[in-house]
Amino acid sequence: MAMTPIENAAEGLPKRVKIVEVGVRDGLQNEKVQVATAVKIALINRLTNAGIQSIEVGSFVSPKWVPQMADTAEVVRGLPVKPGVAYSVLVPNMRGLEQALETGCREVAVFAAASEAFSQKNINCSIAESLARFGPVIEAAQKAGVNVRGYVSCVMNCPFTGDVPAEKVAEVAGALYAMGCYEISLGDTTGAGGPLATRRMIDACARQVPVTALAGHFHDTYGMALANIYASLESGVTAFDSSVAGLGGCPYSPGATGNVATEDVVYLMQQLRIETGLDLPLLVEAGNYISTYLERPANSRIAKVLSAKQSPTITGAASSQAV
Ligand SMILES: CC(C)(COP(=O)([O-])OP(=O)([O-])OC[C@H]1O[C@@H](n2cnc3c(N)ncnc32)[C@H](O)[C@@H]1OP(=O)([O-])[O-])[C@@H](O)C(=O)NCCC(=O)NCCSC(=O)C[C@@](C)(O)CC(=O)[O-]
Repeated sequence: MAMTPIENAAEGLPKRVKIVEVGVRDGLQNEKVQVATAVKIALINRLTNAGIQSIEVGSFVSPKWVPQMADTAEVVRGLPVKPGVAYSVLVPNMRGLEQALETGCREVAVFAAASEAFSQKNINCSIAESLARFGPVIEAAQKAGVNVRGYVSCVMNCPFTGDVPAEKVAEVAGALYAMGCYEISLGDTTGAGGPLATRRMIDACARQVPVTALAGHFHDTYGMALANIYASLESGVTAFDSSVAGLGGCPYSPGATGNVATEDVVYLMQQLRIETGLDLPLLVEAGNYISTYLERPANSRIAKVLSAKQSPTITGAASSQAV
C-alpha cells in the first residue's frame, strides 16, 4: 500500500498556529538560581529575533512566594519596543496589575486553577475567591487598554488530589472568558494527562469558550506533551504555550518538569506543514544560550540531535573514538 504523502499529513488541521513562549516566566520561576536580569533580557531578545511574537517575561507576584520573578519590573523596563511583539506578565491580584501598569505592560495574565487544593497552594485562596478577585483586575486592565489572558491550571490532574473533571475545567475557563480574558490557556500542570483526556477536556472547554480562544499549555513530565498538542490540533486549538530548551516546572507542583520545548513544538509543526513564523536554528541558539548560563544541556530533542551531530565522535573528526 502506498505511503500517505507528508503534504497531506496536516489535512483537517489548522494551517497556522500561535506559539506563546513562557520559558522566561514559567521556566525560570522554577530555577534554584536567580537568573541575572540582563540574561533574561538577552534571552527575550534572542527569542523575539527568532520570530516569537507572544512572550511572557515575568510575574508581579509576592517575591516571598516566587523570588525568581522579583526583578520583573527591571526586565520589563529593559525590553525594546518591537513591532508586533506582545510582552506579557502574570498578575495574581490588583497589586500585581498596578505594578504591571506602572511599568508600561500592555498585556497581563490572571491565573486560576480547576483544583481547589492547587488554588490554595498556588495563590492562597479558593477557586471562587480567585475568580472574584480577578473580576475587578480584568475590568481595570481593560479600562487601561491592556489585554488579559487567563490560565487554568490542573486541567487533567492535580499534584495533590489526582484526576480533575473536564467539566470543572470548562466551568473555570468559561468564567474567565466571560469576565473578558481574550484567550484561555489550559495548563496540564503535572504533565500527567494523555491525548484522550486532552481531547475530552478541550471538547468540554470548547462548549464554554470558542475553540479559537483556547490555548494548550503542556508540561512534558511523562513525555506526553507533543501527543497532547496533536490531540488539541485535532480538536481545533491553534495556540500553544512552550518553553525554549524545555525550561521549567511549577514551584507548587512537586516533581513536574518543564513545559514542552518550543524547538520540539516547532519541529512538530514543520512536519505537519503548519506555519509558526519561527526560525528553528535561532530558537536552538536561544535555548543553548540560557542552558549554557544554567550550566546544563538544552532540554529539547532538537538541541540534543544537533549537539550529537556536532559531536566529534559522530562527525568523524575524532574517528578513533567513533564506534
Ligand atoms: C497571590 C499571592 C500574592 C497571595 O498571597 P497572600 O499571602 O495570600 O497575599 P496577601 O495579600 O496576604 O499578601 C501577603 C504579602 O504578599 C505581598 N503581595 C501581595 N500581592 C503581591 C503582588 N502582586 N506583588 C508583590 N507582593 C505582593 C503583600 O504585600 C504581603 O507582603 P508582606 O506584608 O508580607 O511583606 C501569593 O500567593 C503569590 O504571590 N503566589 C505566587 C503564585 C505564583 O506565582 N505561582 C506560579 C505561577 S502559576 C503557574 O506557574 C501555573 C501556570 C500559569 O504556568 C499554568 C500551569 O502550568 O499550571
